[in-house]
Amino acid sequence: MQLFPMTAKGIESRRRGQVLVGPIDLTLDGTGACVVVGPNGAGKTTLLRLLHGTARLSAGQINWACPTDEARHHQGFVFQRPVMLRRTVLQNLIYPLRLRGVPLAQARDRARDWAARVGLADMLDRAAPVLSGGEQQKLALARALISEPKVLFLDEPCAALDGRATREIEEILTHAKSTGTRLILSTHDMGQARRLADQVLFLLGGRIHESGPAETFFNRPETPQARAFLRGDIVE
Ligand SMILES: Nc1ncnc2c1ncn2[C@@H]1O[C@H](COP(=O)(O)OP(=O)(O)OP(=O)(O)O)[C@@H](O)[C@H]1O
Repeated sequence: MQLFPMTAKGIESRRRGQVLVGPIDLTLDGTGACVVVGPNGAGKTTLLRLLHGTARLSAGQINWACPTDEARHHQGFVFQRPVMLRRTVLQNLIYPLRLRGVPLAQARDRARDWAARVGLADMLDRAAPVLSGGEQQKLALARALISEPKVLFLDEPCAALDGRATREIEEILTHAKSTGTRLILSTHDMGQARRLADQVLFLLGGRIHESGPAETFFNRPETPQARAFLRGDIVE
């Protein structure tokens, strides 16, 4: 199943007649990590939700290379604050596989394998809500990746985590990227953006202000606003 290229044309999100995001035109191919950056309120979360299909388009259209329902089936989303089932780590990992009809024994094996990959092998029987923030986020990532999505959206996945947990999450993401999962991720952490990004979308006021290869954006930003943002100045 081929999801990419994905093309967004004139997409907008409006509330009470006010444009929050857009109009945005965007084409994404199928490899690497696209990192969405920009100041608070620039529209990062809203853009991710529009692309993922969990926020309603007020205008425009999004076309995947396959029927939209099929594309949705191959997508995952990881939130800033993980949403856990109030069950064990193992049950949290088994759940998405069972929803997809994977037989229980096979689902258990894959769940154990993924728990080990993210360093939660010793916590399989622990209740997910009592895990630390970093452990919960690793579980959320494993739960998203266990279904082998072709594209994974992540909204500030490390915002509440310390350096070590962030590094562990980034290692998992780098590995997912290398095995062909397309990442579309928002972050406030410019260090993280530099470490992970292949492409950058710089949002300002709900629009794409600058976009392109990460190397170009970080080393030769084109606009004064992007230069100011990278310096850490306040940009509105
Ligand atoms: N449900 C909503 N109702 C009204 N306005 C909203 C709603 N959701 C978002 N907005 C507004 O849309 C704009 C974009 O918000 P969004 O959360 O997408 O930005 P962001 O770049 O993710 O911000 P942050 O970095 O602070 O998380 C903001 O001005 C926000 O106040």
